[in-house]
Amino acid sequence: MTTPNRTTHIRLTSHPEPGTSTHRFPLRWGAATPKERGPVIGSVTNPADRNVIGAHGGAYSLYRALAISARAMNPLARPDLTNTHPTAGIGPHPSWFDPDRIVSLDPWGHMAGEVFAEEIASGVDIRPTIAVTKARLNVPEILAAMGAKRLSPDGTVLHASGDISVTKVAVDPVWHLPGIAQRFGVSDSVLRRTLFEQTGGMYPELVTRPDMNVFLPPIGGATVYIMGDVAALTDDKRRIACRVHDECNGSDVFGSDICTCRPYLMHGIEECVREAQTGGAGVIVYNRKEGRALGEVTKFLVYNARKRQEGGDQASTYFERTECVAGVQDARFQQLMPDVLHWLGIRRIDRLMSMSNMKHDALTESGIEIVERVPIPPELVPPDASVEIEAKKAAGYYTPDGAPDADGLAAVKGRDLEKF
Ligand SMILES: Nc1nc2c(ncn2[C@@H]2O[C@H](COP(=O)(O)OP(=O)(O)OP(=O)(O)O)[C@@H](O)[C@H]2O)c(=O)[nH]1
Ligand SMILES: [Zn+2]
Repeated sequence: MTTPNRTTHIRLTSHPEPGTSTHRFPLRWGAATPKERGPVIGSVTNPADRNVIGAHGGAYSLYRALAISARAMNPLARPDLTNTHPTAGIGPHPSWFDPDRIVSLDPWGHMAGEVFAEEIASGVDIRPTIAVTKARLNVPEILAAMGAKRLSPDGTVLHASGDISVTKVAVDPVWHLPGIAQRFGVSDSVLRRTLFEQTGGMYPELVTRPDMNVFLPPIGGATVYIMGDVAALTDDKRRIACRVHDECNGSDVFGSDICTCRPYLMHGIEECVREAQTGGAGVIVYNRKEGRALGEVTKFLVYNARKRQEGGDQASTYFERTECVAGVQDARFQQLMPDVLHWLGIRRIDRLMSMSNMKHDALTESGIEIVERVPIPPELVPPDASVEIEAKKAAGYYTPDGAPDADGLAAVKGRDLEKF
């Protein structure tokens, strides 16, 4: 039965249609063609067409609800996709047709307007989950690198003004639940039930619709910045530099000196530009996983706990303090992270700007070869961030110069709260 979403009747959840085994638009994850795979339909303008759990826009679906509540937006509004198509061709790549290779995004997400043009024209509300556009970046660290003659403009990748020409890609998460469960080594039913319970019962269809196995989670996605020729990403003869970075708003945007996030990110951009200038390409993947996916409130609580503990902020208790507050040291679980690189068709990274063993292992275990790991240059570690970097080295992060021993670790101290 279909209940229009504009009645006063509230439908708490849906159930599989009795007597029918096939949806009008069934999803066959990893199928050989987009038509066989089927469109991801998460819009609420026609509930009968929906073939996924959740709604488009991740957390922004809540702002859409506010806009509609405030009568600023027509709830039946549909996007006019004229001229919104990608500025660069990405795929299809073989990885798109392996149901286990990509499980956390829709590989056809940027092409939805084209590959499902007929369905859209016939009135089905299909929306892109990926957008590909172009930009110029201008950041002070790159201007400084030019001033120090580490980079020179070439007029294509890097301009005399310091502008960097990039292709940038916004990716909303689309989770194929059986594949996500497999990555985390749990059963599909346990995963669905835990997602249902831990979101306070936000998505009842996780438990009432076993026939629907794709979920649009209310979380942030990723942005990819590509320097150089996009075609280089799938050309084995051309080199790729890459930094996979997890959001740290305090450092990335505001320059807080308690961690290495912005300096490492900027070093990553510099290396990407260099690789693009010599015929390869550079890739920055920026994941919205603030505070190791524990959120900024948790992170700031942790900062206080670190600074106020007996003996002050110490590298030896760096991870412990996060676990005390959050119940876990790190909730990023990098096993979904490689998906976006597989979506781009990347098979080898020549220079990976990361010391994280978790990122490295997730990438190599997913089949991406890593030729060289590039640690953050020591001179880029900000004053209060030695606690973080030494704790990471002791915990198994990549460090060609060796990790500190217990005494060395205990000696690394951060700034006291009174000194800010
Ligand atoms: N919860 C918590 N998060 C932190 C703390 N310090 C930094 N972070 C977060 O840790 C994450 C660091 O991510 P990245 O910069 O990608 O670094 P990484 O994965 O540790 O390793 P690299 O790739 O070597 O830089 C960001 O999400 C930060 O917001 C802390 O004390 N507690
Ligand atoms: Zn940080």
